[in-house]
Amino acid sequence: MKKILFIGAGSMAEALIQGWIKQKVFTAQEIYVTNRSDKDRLHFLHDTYGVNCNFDDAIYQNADLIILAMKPKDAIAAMRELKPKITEQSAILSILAGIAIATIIEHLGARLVARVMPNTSATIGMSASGIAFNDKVTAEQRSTFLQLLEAVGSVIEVNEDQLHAVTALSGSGPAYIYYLMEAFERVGTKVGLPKDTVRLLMTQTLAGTAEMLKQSVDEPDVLRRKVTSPGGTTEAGIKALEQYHFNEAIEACIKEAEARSRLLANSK
Ligand SMILES: NC(=O)C1=CN([C@@H]2O[C@H](COP(=O)(O)OP(=O)(O)OC[C@H]3O[C@@H](n4cnc5c(N)ncnc54)[C@H](O)[C@@H]3O)[C@@H](O)[C@H]2O)C=CC1
Ligand SMILES: O=C(O)[C@@H]1CCC=N1
Repeated sequence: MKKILFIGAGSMAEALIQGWIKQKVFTAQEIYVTNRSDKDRLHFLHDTYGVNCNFDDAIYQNADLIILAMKPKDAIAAMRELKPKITEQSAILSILAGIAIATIIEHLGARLVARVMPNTSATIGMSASGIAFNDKVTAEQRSTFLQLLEAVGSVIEVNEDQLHAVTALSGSGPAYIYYLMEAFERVGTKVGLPKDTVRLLMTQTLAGTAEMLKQSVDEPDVLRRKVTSPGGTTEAGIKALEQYHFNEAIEACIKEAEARSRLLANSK
C-alpha cells in the first residue's frame, strides 16, 4: 500500500489524480490530498474520485511521495508549513512552475527532489512532461519517477534550466491550443458552420496533424508545402497569418512565458 500526498488541490493535482487512477498507477485509497482552506474543493475531490481528504498528520511522515501542487506564489508559505511535518528522507515531486530545486531544498530540508512540468492532458494519459532531478536521486528512484509520468503521457528528462522552456512550451501549451480552438470556433461560425461541426473538423485536424508529424520523416515546412497549392486557399490563409505577424506573435508568446518562469524563480 502506497501513500501519495498532494499539497494543493487545484486543476493540475486533479489532472494527475484522474490520470493515475484511470491508468491504475495508484488506487484512490493510496492518494491523500490537502489544500490551504477550501474544504468544498476537498469534498469534491473525495466525492468524485474517492481520494482521502481527511487524515491525520502521521501521513506527512509516512508518505512515499509528497507532491507540491500549489501556485508558485504560495510555495514558500506552504513549504514553511510543511517542513516541520515531514522528514529529510521524504521524496518530493514538485510541479511548481519556476521554483528551483535549490529553493525547495532550502525551504523543506528534503534531499530527494524531482521537478516535473506536466500538462493538464495528464487527465487522459496524454501529458507531455519535462523532468529534472537533483543529484541525490538515485538511478532507481529516477526510473520510478519516470514511470509515474509515463503512466500519464510522455516524459523527457532535461536539465533544470531547460524546465523554463518546457513550461513555456508544453506546460502552458494546452492553453494556447484551446485559445486557437476558441478562435476557430468563433470564426468558423462566421463563415457558415455550426460550432459543433467546427469542433469536430478541427479537433480531428489537430489530431491528424500531430500524428502526421510523429509518423512522417518530413519537417513541418515540407508537410505545410504539400497542403499549399499555388494560388489556392492555404496560400491565401498563410499570407493573412504573415500579414498579422503570426511568427512574431508566437515568438513573443513563448519568450514571455519563458521569461515569466524565470521571474518566478528569481522572485523567491
Ligand atoms: N494548471 C496547469 O496547467 C499546470 C500547472 N502547473 C503548476 O501546478 C501548480 C498548481 O497549479 P494549478 O493546479 O493550476 O493551481 P490551482 O490554483 O488550481 O490550485 C492550487 C492549490 O494549491 C492550494 N494551496 C495554496 N496554498 C497552499 C498551502 N499553503 N498549503 C496547501 N495548499 C495550498 C490551493 O488551495 C489550491 O488547492 C502551479 O505551481 C503551476 O505552476 C504545472 C503544469 C501545468
Ligand atoms: O500558467 C502557469 O503558470 C502554469 C504553468 C504551466 C501551466 N500553467
